[in-house]
Amino acid sequence: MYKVNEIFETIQGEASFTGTPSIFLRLQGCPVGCAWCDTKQTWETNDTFIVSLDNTVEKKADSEWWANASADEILAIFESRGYQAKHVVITGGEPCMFDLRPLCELLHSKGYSTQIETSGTFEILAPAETWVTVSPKINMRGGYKVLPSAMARADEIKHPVAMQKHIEELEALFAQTGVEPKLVYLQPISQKAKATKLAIDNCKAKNWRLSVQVHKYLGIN
Ligand SMILES: C[S@@+](CC[C@H](N)C(=O)[O-])C[C@H]1O[C@@H](n2cnc3c(N)ncnc32)[C@H](O)[C@@H]1O
Ligand SMILES: Nc1nc2[nH]cc(C(=O)O)c2c(=O)[nH]1
Ligand code: SF4
Ligand SMILES: [Mg+2]
Repeated sequence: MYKVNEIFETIQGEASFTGTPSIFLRLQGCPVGCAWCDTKQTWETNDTFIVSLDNTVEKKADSEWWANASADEILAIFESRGYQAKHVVITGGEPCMFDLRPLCELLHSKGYSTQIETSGTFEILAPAETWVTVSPKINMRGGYKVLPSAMARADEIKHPVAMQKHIEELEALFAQTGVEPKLVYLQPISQKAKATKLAIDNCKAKNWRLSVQVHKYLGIN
């Protein structure tokens, strides 16, 4: 069973798939503890907030409500809602706390492509065809470490930045893990002007890419 915080259809707003119509599946639970996390409502898995899966679909506002659901039940929601997107983004919370293989395999068999958004602090259990976005979390409150296996599996790296220190930490992680990824995105934390300038300057200096959270500029989910 998967713990589902929300399901919604939108446009992917971050990194390589920006602009792609996507079904988002946001899973519940994350112990990593990023101070600037924009989805803190997903951190806890408190039984008090359990609802039916239907109540997690196209939520009007962020909430701690979540539902237990099987892969089949999740697929059934995509079909009954008449979603047209064929790309599914599995995010959270920390989706790699779950074995994502049964879910991704089912979705692939139905013609969907899949993408995971992960902090890289849990083993990535997903099929080879799944696009993996690792947003490595370094020195966060929860004390979790980025796994070298996650860095090696990443199809792209997407690093939220607000200070030069964040870029130095990323480069130290590349050196430690021996992984020099081909696709590196810097993503300004919370659309702050200073963070955006920092990201642009470093993208130019290092020939990395910029990822702004397009959905936040558009005011959509
Ligand atoms: C909310 S996380 C969920 C998936 C997973 N736990 C992770 O961290 O990758 C989804 C993405 O949003 C990024 N993110 C979270 N809060 C942000 C913020 N305030 N500004 C920019 N990016 C943020 C994360 O780094 C990650 O790339
Ligand atoms: N439109 C849109 N794109 C996104 N890309 C990553 C997201 C996330 O929260 O993981 C996200 C999100 O919440 N909305
Ligand atoms: S790892 Fe992801 S979900 Fe967890 S606190 Fe950090 S940004 Fe938020
Ligand atoms: Mg988001």
